[in-house]
Amino acid sequence: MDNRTSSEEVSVKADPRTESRSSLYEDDAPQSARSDGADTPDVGEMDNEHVDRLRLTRDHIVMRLQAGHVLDHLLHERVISDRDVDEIMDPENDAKQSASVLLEILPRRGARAFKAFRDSLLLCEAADYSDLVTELDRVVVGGTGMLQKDDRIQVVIRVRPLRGEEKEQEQGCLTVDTRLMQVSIPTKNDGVQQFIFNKVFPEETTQAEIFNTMASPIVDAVLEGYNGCILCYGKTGSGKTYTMAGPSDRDLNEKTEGIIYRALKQLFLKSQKKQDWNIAFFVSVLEIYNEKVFDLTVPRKERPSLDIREDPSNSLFFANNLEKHNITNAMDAIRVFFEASASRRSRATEVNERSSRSHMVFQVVVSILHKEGTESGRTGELYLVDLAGSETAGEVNKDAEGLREGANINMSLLHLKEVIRDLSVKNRQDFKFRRSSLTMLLKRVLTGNSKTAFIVNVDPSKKSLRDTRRSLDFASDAKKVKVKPKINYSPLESLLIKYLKDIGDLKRQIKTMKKSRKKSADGKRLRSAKKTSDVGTEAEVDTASLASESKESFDVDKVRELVNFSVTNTAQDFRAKLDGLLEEERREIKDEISAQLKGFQQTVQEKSEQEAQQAKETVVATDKLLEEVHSKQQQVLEEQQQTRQLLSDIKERTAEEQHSRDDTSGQLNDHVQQMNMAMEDLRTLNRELKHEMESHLENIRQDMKNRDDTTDKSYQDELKKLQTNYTDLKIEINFLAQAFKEQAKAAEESRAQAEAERTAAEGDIETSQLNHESKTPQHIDPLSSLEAGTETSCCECCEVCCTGTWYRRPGYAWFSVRGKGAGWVTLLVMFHLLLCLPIFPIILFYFYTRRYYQETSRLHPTEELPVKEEGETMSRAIQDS
Ligand SMILES: Nc1ncnc2c1ncn2[C@@H]1O[C@H](COP(=O)(O)OP(=O)(O)OP(=O)(O)O)[C@@H](O)[C@H]1O
Repeated sequence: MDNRTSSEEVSVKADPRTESRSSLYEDDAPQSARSDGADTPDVGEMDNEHVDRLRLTRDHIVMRLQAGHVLDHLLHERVISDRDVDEIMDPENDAKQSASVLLEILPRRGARAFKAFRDSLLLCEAADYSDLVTELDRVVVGGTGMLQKDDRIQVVIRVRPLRGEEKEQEQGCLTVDTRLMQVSIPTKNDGVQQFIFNKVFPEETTQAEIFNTMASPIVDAVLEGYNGCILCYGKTGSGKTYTMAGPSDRDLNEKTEGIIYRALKQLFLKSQKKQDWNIAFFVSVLEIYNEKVFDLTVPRKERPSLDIREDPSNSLFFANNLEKHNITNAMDAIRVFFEASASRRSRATEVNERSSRSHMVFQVVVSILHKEGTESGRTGELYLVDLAGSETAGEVNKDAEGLREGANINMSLLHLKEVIRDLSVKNRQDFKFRRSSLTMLLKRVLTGNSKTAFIVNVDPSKKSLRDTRRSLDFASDAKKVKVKPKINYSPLESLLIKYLKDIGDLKRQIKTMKKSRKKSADGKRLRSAKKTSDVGTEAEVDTASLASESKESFDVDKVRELVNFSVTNTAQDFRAKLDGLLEEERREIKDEISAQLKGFQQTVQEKSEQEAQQAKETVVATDKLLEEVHSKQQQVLEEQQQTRQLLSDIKERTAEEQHSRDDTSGQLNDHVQQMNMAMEDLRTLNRELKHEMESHLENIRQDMKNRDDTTDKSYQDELKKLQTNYTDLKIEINFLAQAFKEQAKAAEESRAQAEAERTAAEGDIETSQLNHESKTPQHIDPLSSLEAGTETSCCECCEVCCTGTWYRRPGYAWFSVRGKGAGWVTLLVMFHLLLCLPIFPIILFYFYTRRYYQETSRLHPTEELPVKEEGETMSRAIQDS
């Protein structure tokens, strides 16, 4: 302030209390307060948002300033100096300006200044300024991040009052300093250990105070599009559920209800005030019991455990299939929570008659969209977490189930502690979050985008001292954990914001251009004005000289008037020109802006048209695809029909072929039978011949004794003839054998052909069957059913294929009874042929001896034999066979 007056003047003029103030505090004003604030706070600078918020309550401050107590108190607390008071109470400032100056000074003095200011307001009793105090409380303590340079998890301590029996048995072991936000506990060696937190709530703190101070700002932030989390941590029986939900049902009322009820009421109440926005609420409640996740809004009997999945886009975890209930009013939301918490797992323990045996997470998702679309849409998420309490094994639960629950609770809390410890020393190790369901689900509020606050509940009794120390250690770690809250804009909205920002930039550029043009225009005007004034001066000088030179001949005033007239005219011309120029420029800028807007609108329109076109194309493509699928289905059906027809044809054909094969086999059997009979005849003949030959031989032998062989020439000739005959006979027999062979071969070929046809028919059946299988998904593989030991006929048309494959091979079929045993018949024929073969030399021998005998009988007419007839009969018999 340039026109700042001295402190004495201000004291006199502005504030009648200066006297006492000067005498009391002038000399010992604090060093920090005396300085201009550059070296004052070791705390973070207050951001504009908070200052603005405070400015809104300026009227309250004005009122207090007028009451005159505030500055006194601030001076007394040494957060401002006399110089500051002078500045604030400057006589030229009205009350509002004074308040503004004070609000500029306070942020520079840090959090202590705000605390003092708050207290100063509390000291004044004249008016209701609870709103302002709450506002200051928020600035100083909760959720605003003002106390620290970076945003960190806000940690507050709530001390539970001693209960009836505890009061009788012992004294509390905790000391709480709410001013210094400090908790002290005794150490083993009679010392005292102190912990400082963002806020400390003593035993007598009400539920409303807790909510207003530290939960309400977070709930408000959620309505702005931030994520928020309030988590209760502490040993069993320390008051976590009481803080989060309230006491048991019978004691639950407006005064005692916990954070969840109040948060829901505030959310819906404040959402009604946001009339330009469409706000939707989605509520879900889950519990983590023995490391499994359950949806508490699902009836207990049908409640499955839910999987925890990882979102690959941000490596955060979520419970899959968790139901989100769309809620339109606070009562419905409260009902959902009430019912869910009633089905949460809890039981009476040694420490707590209603001890929660699971961690509970109550989640509200708030979707916020601007009705006009002029502001960006957002999504805020609020997590309200009531953890199960840590407990010492065996002390709290003695049964097996209780011990198991306790072990799981302790284990998950241990993992949470570990994660918090790592985060407090900026050593984030993502794999550690995976160690328990609790840390997985809390990852999003511990590491990232969330305004997170921990309420650490402690039990002041002496027997809980060890657990209290552990809880305070945990709280100390937690308050060092950094979070990065930011508004969650929806993607489309972000694009819009970008466009709006671009337009803003363009507008600014145009403004700058306009300014620079104006400057140059001003320069020109000045120059021309200077010229004009020069002209004027010259004219004046000329006029004066003229007047002095010829006072008598000129009317000086008239001349001056004339000159002035001309100067004014010139200036007016110039102004008119300038106005024209400005008007032109204004028009240009206007055109430019409207062109930009048009372009933007066009882009948006084009985009929406493009999207509509794409949607249309997608619909057309889908229709086409559906049609194709339909025609394909039709085709498959037709093919199935055809296959069925083919199969029935093949079956018919196979039956016919089988029939003809049966006929052929019958014929062959007859043939074989005939051959068998012929063989039998031959065998009989052979026997007879043998018999006869033996007797003839005996005769011959007798004859031979009586004659000289060597001289008998005719005998030699006869022998030769016999030999020739024998050769002929041999040829004849060979020919017959050949005929037999060919006949057998032909029979075999016909059998082979029949078999080949049958195999081909079977192949056809198989192929059809395969086709049929490929088109009929419910077809049963016959082989597999055979392997399984069952012969299931997959369908009526493929009986053959269903009987298996191995005995359908041609070799087997040739010999098998099913194949009518053609192979056996062939073998039998061959065997008989082989049997017959040795008979031929005997027959030859017979003929030879018969010839010989004939010859001999010719030589000795007394022994004539009917050789020829017998030989003829024999060859005829062979020929017949
Ligand atoms: N601030 C308080 N004022 C009055 N009573 C309280 C307060 N805090 C807790 N209590 C009472 O103490 C008892 C234990 O509280 P609560 O059930 O909330 O503990 P808890 O930490 O949730 O225990 P657990 O982990 O076993 O579930 C309850 O009877 C509750 O009403």
